Amino acid sequence: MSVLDSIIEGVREDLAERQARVSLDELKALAAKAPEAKDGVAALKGDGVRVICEVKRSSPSKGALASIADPAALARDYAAGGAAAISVLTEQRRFGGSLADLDAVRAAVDTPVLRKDFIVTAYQLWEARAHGADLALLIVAALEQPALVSLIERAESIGLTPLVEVHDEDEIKRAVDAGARIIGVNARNLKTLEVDRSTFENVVHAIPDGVVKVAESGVRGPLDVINYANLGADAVLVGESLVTGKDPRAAVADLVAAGAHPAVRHKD
Ligand SMILES: O=C(O)c1ccccc1NCC(=O)[C@H](O)[C@H](O)COP(=O)(O)O
Repeated sequence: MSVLDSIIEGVREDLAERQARVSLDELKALAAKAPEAKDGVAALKGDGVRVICEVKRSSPSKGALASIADPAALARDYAAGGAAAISVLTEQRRFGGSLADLDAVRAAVDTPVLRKDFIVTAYQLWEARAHGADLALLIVAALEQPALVSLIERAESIGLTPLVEVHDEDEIKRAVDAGARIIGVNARNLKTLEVDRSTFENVVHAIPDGVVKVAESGVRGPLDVINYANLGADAVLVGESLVTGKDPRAAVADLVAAGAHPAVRHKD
């Protein structure tokens, strides 16, 4: 079984538990009371490169990264540093996240919030909206095409902007066919967990103009942001280097400044 399959197996078990506790109707009622969702495309598109900052305690590839006792404080630091969006990993078993983290971050900042999880059912999209997320991650490799199409449609219909994650050109084609408006190229191979920063460069030509392009994983600092900018990225998604650094606010500000630097490619 691949790492991705085993993560999803655990996600489905945890999901069944939550579904037994909270009905879909209850989630829909909570979603109706949540603050109106912010436009994820508008948040990530513009001149220069936007920075999505992740609340990430641990990972299958690295184990424990940071305890993050106060995710709200971290989110405030990210926002103060200029984050365009904040990604909250809500998967519990491998990443140490939760919906409580999403609640805490949502309450702390006005910045758009991404629910980063292994979403395989519409129930999880309703959860994301009920807990105040504006965007939700959908991983092409985790979904058959009909499920991908239906989850993108459902996300959009309830106000969530889907960030559709891919690893190669075949997955880009599936994401585009399914109607993705934001495509994230993950440099981390979800089978081997190895990070290959050339992935974005190798596949970005297959993403049509007009689709927001996000480079995910392995961003170590401003130089990586400048490289991705020059390859056509609209945004980068950064976790580990921010949660393991000493000063997340300053680190985000450095990435944001690199993404806005006049030397980086400016879009028409
Ligand atoms: O981070 C992992 O080890 C991982 C393993 C399996 C599936 C997903 C995984 N990470 C999720 C992500 O995509 C990253 O958290 C995100 O892109 C930030 O990456 P990084 O800056 O390298 O922490």
